[in-house]
Amino acid sequence: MIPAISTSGLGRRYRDQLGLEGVDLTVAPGTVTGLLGRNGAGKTTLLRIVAGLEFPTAGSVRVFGEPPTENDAVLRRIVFVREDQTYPDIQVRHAIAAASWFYSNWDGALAGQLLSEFGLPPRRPIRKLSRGMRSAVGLVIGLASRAELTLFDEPYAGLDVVARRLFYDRLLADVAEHPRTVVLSTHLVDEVAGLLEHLVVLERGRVVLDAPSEDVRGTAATVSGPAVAVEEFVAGRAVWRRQHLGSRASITFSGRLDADDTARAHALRLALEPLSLQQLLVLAAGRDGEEKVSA
Ligand SMILES: Nc1ncnc2c1ncn2[C@@H]1O[C@H](COP(=O)(O)OP(=O)(O)OP(=O)(O)O)[C@@H](O)[C@H]1O
Repeated sequence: MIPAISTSGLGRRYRDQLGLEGVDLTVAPGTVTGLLGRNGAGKTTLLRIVAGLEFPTAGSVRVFGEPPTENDAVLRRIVFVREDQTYPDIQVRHAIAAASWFYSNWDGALAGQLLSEFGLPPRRPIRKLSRGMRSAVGLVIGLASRAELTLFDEPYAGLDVVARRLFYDRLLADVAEHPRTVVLSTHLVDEVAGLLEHLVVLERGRVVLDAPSEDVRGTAATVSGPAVAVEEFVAGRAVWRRQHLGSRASITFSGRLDADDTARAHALRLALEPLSLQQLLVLAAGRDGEEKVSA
């Protein structure tokens, strides 16, 4: 099967900045991948190269087996929704019409439904929309285009939590009905965790994690309670973080939990909580060169 995206030794160097380095990635068709990483990690650079908007300075990129740059056949299969999306001075309905001409899988009924759900007046000039509403125009285009490769780069600047929830729900439902490849770059990891089948984490331009989200979830937990019992519980485990407060302790450790662990924590009257994806990534990012989150 031809991957939706494949990169080999991909790099992008700016004059005095490293954008990406040695990125080897394969994104399987029909999957939803989360592209995660701290500010400046290289997420936008990677998506821009995949969308053919930027040339790599090293290595290669293929989208559906072909180089994307100046390749109209490939570019028509990609929709790229950006945070800083700018539009000419047109009305909402004109932006929607222009997208409908470009994308062969465009679904006009879905676009109409989403415009109304996001509260977007079709005749309002885009420059008169609020920031969140402008983001919503991008989301409508990103969803209704049903492009085989759908790239969302932090697409919800200014969107409130209700509108974001609506986006996640519609994305999940539509992708289930019309499978396609989605890459979503985001900082709101826990909000989208349920959507993501695969995770790619970038750090300073390099891939530090590339794994199915199922393999990452539940790989660390925090146990809290009386310090003596907590220490007894984590004996022999890889401890990531230790916090003591008086006679109580809270310790985060790596490793999956099984039924015996849960029973033991219960018997010792300890609270045992798996780390959320976001907590895992934050902790891993703060561990500078120590053991990374491993799948
Ligand atoms: N046009 C450019 N000229 C110089 N450096 C650039 C340029 N574009 C990106 N960079 C640098 O490349 C690195 C990666 O930037 P990129 O925008 O890809 O990060 P990001 O992961 O998308 O960050 P954020 O989460 O803040 O959007 C940063 O150090 C950035 O300063």
